[in-house]
Amino acid sequence: MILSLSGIRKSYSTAEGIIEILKGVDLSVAAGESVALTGESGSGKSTLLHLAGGLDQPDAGSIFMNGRDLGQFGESERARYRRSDVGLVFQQFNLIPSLSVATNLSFHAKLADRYDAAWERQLIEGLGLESYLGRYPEQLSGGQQQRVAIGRTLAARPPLVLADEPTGNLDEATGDAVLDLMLSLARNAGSALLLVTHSSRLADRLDRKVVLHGGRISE
Ligand SMILES: Nc1ncnc2c1ncn2[C@@H]1O[C@H](COP(=O)(O)OP(=O)(O)OP(=O)(O)O)[C@@H](O)[C@H]1O
Repeated sequence: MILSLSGIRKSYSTAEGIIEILKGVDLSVAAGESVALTGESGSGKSTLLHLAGGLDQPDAGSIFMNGRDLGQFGESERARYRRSDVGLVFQQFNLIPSLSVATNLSFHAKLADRYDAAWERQLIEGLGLESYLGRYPEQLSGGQQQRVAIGRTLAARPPLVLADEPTGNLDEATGDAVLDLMLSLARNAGSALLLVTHSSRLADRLDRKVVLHGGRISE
């Protein structure tokens, strides 16, 4: 298994007191496998993705990535993990404003030493970004920025892609193209994909669908 979560618990303290969101989540994803994570709003899907991405830590339970225990990582290992093992496609695009679309696209791939010009070209075409390469992020619409952010993550061919509603701002055809590219990465580079979606149409295209309900995962 490339990603194994077991017994994950996570609570938040709010004005109303402590709320327990994850109550013992077990979930494993194999290399090359694509898994749809579904569940009602507020069930904790984004929380789970943040934990798997090393952006936050669980109150209890363990997260293993490629046999390594994230709980044992120090700050620099955690930063390296976020930079090269995992690709995050979240709602905040985090494009670098001072860099052109073309430079943003290749940035992570070069940083991770996994730049592949042919794959980048395929992403640019698949995401319809040919005419925007010389622009800067602020000169793009929300959906265009989202496509660049997706391209940048996939260009780096991370072993694990974590995507939170990656097609949220996109029209259906573009959303389908995004999923095609993610599935092609899974097939060709063996990347694992854990994707949060409310769309059963998208979920049906993945290998497996799991539901987060009552703080636990059911198949
Ligand atoms: N930092 C935080 N502090 C307090 N509560 C939080 C925090 N982050 C999330 N929550 C709460 O935890 C719960 C789970 O949130 P999360 O964003 O993980 O849900 P989700 O399943 O991704 O929802 P959606 O489908 O609406 O995006 C929600 O009730 C939310 O209000």
